[in-house]
Amino acid sequence: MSLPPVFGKELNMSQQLIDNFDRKFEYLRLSITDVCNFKCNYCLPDGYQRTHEKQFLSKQEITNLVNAFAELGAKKVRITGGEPALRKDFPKIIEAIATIPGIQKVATTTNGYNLSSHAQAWFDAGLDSINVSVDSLDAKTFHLITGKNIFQKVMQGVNASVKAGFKQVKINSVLMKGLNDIDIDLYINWIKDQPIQLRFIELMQTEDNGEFFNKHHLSGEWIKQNLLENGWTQKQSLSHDGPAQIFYHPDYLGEIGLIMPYSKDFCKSCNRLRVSSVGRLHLCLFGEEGVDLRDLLGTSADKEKLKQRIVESLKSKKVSHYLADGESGGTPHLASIGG
Ligand SMILES: Nc1nc2c(ncn2[C@@H]2O[C@H](COP(=O)(O)OP(=O)(O)OP(=O)(O)O)[C@@H](O)[C@H]2O)c(=O)[nH]1
Ligand SMILES: C[S@@+](CC[C@H](N)C(=O)[O-])C[C@H]1O[C@@H](n2cnc3c(N)ncnc32)[C@H](O)[C@@H]1O
Ligand code: SF4
Ligand code: SF4
Repeated sequence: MSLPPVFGKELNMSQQLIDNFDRKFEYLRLSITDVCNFKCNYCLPDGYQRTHEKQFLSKQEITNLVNAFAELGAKKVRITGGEPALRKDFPKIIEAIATIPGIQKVATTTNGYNLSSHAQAWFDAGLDSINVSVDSLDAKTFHLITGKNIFQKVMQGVNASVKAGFKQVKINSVLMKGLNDIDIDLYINWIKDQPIQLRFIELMQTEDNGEFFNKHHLSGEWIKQNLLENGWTQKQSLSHDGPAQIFYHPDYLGEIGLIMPYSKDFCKSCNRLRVSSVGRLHLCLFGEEGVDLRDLLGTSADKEKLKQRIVESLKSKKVSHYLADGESGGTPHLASIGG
């Protein structure tokens, strides 16, 4: 006996991305490769190590995956890596995701190595916003942190992105004691007349960077106090915004974001899920091996099964990452899962 249509509809309505703690997941972070051409000292200090041959998700698999997420209520997709721009079919992937019904925002996070020559093409392909990692505004320190002597080129990429027409260009800087902490004033002065959102990210401990973390971790709390004392005001965030607390100031064209994963209640507003470049669903940046989705990505005929597996998996999402207790839970570095 087939179910009456109205029953079927109600069943679909109940398929939403909500976990046991009433958190809603409208933001998908999708890694399309774990390969990277930089050697950031907090992430891949020895560069990318190819351990075995990997087949990254194809454009068709990505389309099937994002379609299922969109039907479950996802509105925003951030394409990450490794370095996502290393994939030759990156513009095609942007285009495929941008045309999926329900997806309102396609974003990416990049190290900016080829941004100066590609920003316009990505914008034209349907990319809405772009986050560029610039860990120092001093060329020498940039080289020291990333292993790449291309600070000027990355900054040309940032300018090209503003020119290309992106509504939002954000800069990520992982704040590190004794490395780039002296750049803070330089950064803040820079956004006085630049329409850029500058985000200071607290260094996170992963499986591989324990010693580095102990030496360089710096809390963002004192920057927050400093901003509030100097006329900056905190903004309200939207349901599919990232984890940054955003501040604005009447005298500055740019904004400042603080990402403080060690702050109290950081995970309370968790609104994102991750899928790795080989198709594993990760419920958290830290602490689990992921659920394999790949067997259901080859054909759109498996969409309902795929949605069911995602919704079922979400039931086991934990309330927090327990990062403050030193739990880095098997994540070797953030390039492995896309940050
Ligand atoms: N602990 C933790 N860190 C996160 C999470 N989401 C993003 N980050 C970190 O925040 C930093 C910036 O991430 P981005 O890739 O720029 O993304 P985002 O901050 O979500 O970006 P917007 O969507 O533009 O706000 C990176 O270091 C990420 O690893 C999260 O869910 N948990
Ligand atoms: C993993 S990278 C991937 C995208 C791209 N390769 C890039 O660097 O922008 C995404 C973001 O995670 C940040 N990140 C990487 N490792 C981190 C760590 N241990 N703590 C905090 N942020 C980290 C990077 O600075 C970057 O802004
Ligand atoms: S932070 Fe990004 S650019 Fe730097 S090594 Fe990791 S993946 Fe590569
Ligand atoms: S650490 Fe895990 S639970 Fe916390 S905000 Fe990030 S993904 Fe969500």
